[in-house]
Amino acid sequence: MVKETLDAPYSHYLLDAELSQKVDHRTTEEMDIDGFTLMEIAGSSAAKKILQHNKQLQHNVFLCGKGNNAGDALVVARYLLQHDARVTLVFISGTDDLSKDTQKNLKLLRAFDKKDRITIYEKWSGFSAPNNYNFIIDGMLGTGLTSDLRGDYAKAVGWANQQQHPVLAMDIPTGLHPDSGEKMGKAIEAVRTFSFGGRKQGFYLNDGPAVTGTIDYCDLPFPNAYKEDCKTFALDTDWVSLPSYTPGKHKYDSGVLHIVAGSEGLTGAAIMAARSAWAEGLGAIIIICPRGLLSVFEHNLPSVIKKPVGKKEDYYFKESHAEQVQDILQEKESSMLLGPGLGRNTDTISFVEQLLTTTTTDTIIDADGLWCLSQLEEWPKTDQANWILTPHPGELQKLIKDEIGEGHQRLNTVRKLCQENNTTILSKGMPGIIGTPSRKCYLTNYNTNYFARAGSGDVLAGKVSAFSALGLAADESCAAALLNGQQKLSSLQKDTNKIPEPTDFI
Ligand SMILES: NC(=O)C1=CN([C@@H]2O[C@H](COP(=O)(O)OP(=O)(O)OC[C@H]3O[C@@H](n4cnc5c(N)ncnc54)[C@H](O)[C@@H]3O)[C@@H](O)[C@H]2O)[C@@H](O)CC1
Ligand SMILES: Nc1ncnc2c1ncn2[C@@H]1O[C@H](COP(=O)(O)OP(=O)(O)O)[C@@H](O)[C@H]1O
Ligand SMILES: [K+]
Repeated sequence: MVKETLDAPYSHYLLDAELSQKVDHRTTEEMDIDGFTLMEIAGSSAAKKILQHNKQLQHNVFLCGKGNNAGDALVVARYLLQHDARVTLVFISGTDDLSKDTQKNLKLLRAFDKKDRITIYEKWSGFSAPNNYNFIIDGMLGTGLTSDLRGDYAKAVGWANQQQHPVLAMDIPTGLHPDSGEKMGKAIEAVRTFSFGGRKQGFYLNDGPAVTGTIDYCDLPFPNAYKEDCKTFALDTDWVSLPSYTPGKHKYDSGVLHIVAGSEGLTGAAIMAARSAWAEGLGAIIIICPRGLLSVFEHNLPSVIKKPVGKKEDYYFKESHAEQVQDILQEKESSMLLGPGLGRNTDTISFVEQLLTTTTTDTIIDADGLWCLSQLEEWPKTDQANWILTPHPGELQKLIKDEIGEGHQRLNTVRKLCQENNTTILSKGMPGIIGTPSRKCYLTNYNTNYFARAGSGDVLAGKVSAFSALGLAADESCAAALLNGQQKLSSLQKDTNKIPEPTDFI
């Protein structure tokens, strides 16, 4: 069994529509906390947060559907009304067919209004926006979305997205699919989303990051146990602890990494990866390379130990080198990074197959190592070796020998592949996805496109390998490596306008 150590707090569990509804249903049925109470808690906590940031609210426009999402918006409206703000409500499907709790909240809102501060539109046509207002509150659709937006819903979303006024979404931007993060025809572009009782998976996938804005998690009294079926989590520096440097007694007891890499003209990747790993304070890095490339590594990596294999005239790995490499690996307890710049010679594919068939060392496979793996009928993994694969979308596609879509489809592919092969996968892209053998997946929540420059994959592979060599479990090594980059990116963005370069992430 591959040891997994990541343990996300419940606030970072990502719910899909089914789990959201199940948790809600169980809470009302088994805990006897009724839907009206949940709505009050959801709406009041959103209202409190809105009021905290905006003392001078004069007038707000509430776009409401007919389900419970509209009820949340009406609770917010009541609290803002109590703070003397005017309220304009637009019911896209009228008010005849509102859900029970939403109907009750409309009645309550009217009863609270002693100064005629509410204007109500019973349909979209005829709505005319007030002259001055602060926010548009989106309470049209939440997790009950079942089809593409059409008619007046689509019109209202189109209107809201064209306004200068910021849109605050209740639970999820209307039109965003809670599971896939795809726009169902159209979606509200929110600056802020108040997420009730659980962040939604769709915030992190496909169009999600572009339309969700800042996510504001609002707790609801859902028993944590009801969320246990969740298998998808948001990665965040607020709960993943990044390893800090502690010096060892001896170079060989403070993390040893073997890097099996290089072929003629392709030595740069291994150099980047080695520098990246070295920066994390490893005791020793040992590059194993074809002997013909020794001088390149001697020249570029003075702190790294080199162990060349084969003959002077070997410029790429051959099957016959596998045994020698295996012997070197067995000298020290270590992790191995296999792949940077290996090239794609047929003989190198056989070398990779032979080496993986025999090794029990924890192995990170990147770049050409993944390409070689994709050429094999079966993955030659020994039971003892933990693998971490770090494919970009193209490499992932090669590995599964099939098309992968972005976002949600990639998430499902990674989950399945990890379980079937008892492997950890760091799938690069937007979002970055870590998949584990137990089917758990972790999604990044920052703009990974800043890393889309040649070389940052090598830096990332170096970090994953370094943390593995330092003794972190596979899932934690991947998380620490991704977030290490995120932290460097945010301090760079704070300090300068410099366009980030892969070397900045070392
Ligand atoms: N899950 C929970 O425990 C809680 C949920 N609350 C809120 O309730 C929401 C879910 O409420 P509902 O299940 O009533 O669902 P919604 O409020 O999302 O709306 C469902 C209604 O919209 C209609 N609809 C679906 N797709 C449509 C489309 N494309 N165009 C037009 N109409 C469409 C449905 O026929 C149904 O009548 C959550 O997102 C959240 O905002 C909160 O009140 C607090 C507690
Ligand atoms: N710290 C990071 N956080 C999130 N994603 C990252 C990070 N570092 C690298 N990446 C991902 O790795 C990709 C680059 O890897 P890759 O395409 O293999 O590049 P190369 O092999 O040229 O170095 C980026 O587009 C990004 O998706
Ligand atoms: K909404």
